[in-house]
Amino acid sequence: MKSEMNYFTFSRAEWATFHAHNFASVTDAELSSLRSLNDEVSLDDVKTIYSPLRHLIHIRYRDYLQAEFNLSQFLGVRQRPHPFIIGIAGSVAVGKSTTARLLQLLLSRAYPDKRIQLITTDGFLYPNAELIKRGLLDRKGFPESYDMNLLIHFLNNVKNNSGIVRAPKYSHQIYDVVPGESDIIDHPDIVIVEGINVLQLPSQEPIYISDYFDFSVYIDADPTLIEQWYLERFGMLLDTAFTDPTNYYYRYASGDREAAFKMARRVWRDVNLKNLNEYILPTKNRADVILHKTAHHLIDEVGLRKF
Ligand SMILES: Nc1ncnc2c1ncn2[C@@H]1O[C@H](COP(=O)(O)OP(=O)(O)O)[C@@H](O)[C@H]1O
Ligand SMILES: CC(C)(COP(=O)(O)O)[C@@H](O)C(=O)NCCC(=O)O
Repeated sequence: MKSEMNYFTFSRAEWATFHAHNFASVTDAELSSLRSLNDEVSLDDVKTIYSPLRHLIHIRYRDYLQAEFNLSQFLGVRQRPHPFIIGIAGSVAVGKSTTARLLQLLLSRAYPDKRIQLITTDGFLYPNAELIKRGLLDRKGFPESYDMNLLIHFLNNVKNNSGIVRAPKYSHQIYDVVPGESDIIDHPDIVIVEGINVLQLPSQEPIYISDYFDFSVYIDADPTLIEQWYLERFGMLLDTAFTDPTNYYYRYASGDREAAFKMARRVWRDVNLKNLNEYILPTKNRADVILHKTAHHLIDEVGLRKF
């Protein structure tokens, strides 16, 4: 274990020892059902990395519920606890949504009676038409491309347990917010929110979105690797776009593949890498846990914030 500033850093092998002895570990049956739902994550990672992470979240969640109970005793009121909100941050294409889906599944297994919901902040991007109007289409993903006011109000409604709350939806296939569609958040116990901006400080709003998070994870990797994952995902999006003219990638899929990849490399360099260096990476040291990935998405180190 290394101790640096406000973090402990553990090797993969050290972190693996933190699974709970009395906390249901992941069974083989669970692992095989995970595999069918999420081919990409190695089963070894589930045991070595995510099981201890689930244990840590369990401890934090238990403390959170106790603190909520203590406050309601102090106030002399009985209230339904506010949901526990987990934020997952990191670069475009680092694997946030994959990790978020896996965590949702693992937590659902750990707490079968709890409602665990997942949303992504992509839906809070301004629609392309609005980005064009504001001259921001080349800044998609940068802080000014999100409707932060809407995101803060959404988080506030979720945290205050104010009934059914709707989150706008984004689609990578149409490369835009989906008109008229939303995800429904309905009295959750735990909400996982993933997005490049979950740990960012606001430019104008009086409240930080990170104020709504009770636990946060930052996924970290060398930008050269993330570019490779971005291009691999781009390739997959091209492969599935061939037959669908409504797909944003259709014109790239039906044109010269090399030219399409040239364009994707340029977008990575001029948009997503820039965003990573200027706005996303500086938020890393606010996370409770930093998962550091190497080649093939293997997590080699875990950072744990000390205080
Ligand atoms: N643990 C993993 N193992 C293998 N591939 C992964 C893993 N996590 C993510 N990927 C792949 O990397 C790419 C980016 O992942 P994604 O979850 O879409 O990233 P993000 O949500 O951060 O943009 C996708 O093609 C995804 O399939
Ligand atoms: C919608 C996004 C900002 C969010 O990224 P995600 O974390 O979902 O990969 C990103 O995928 C994006 O579209 N960036 C703009 C540049 C581009 O890649 O086309």
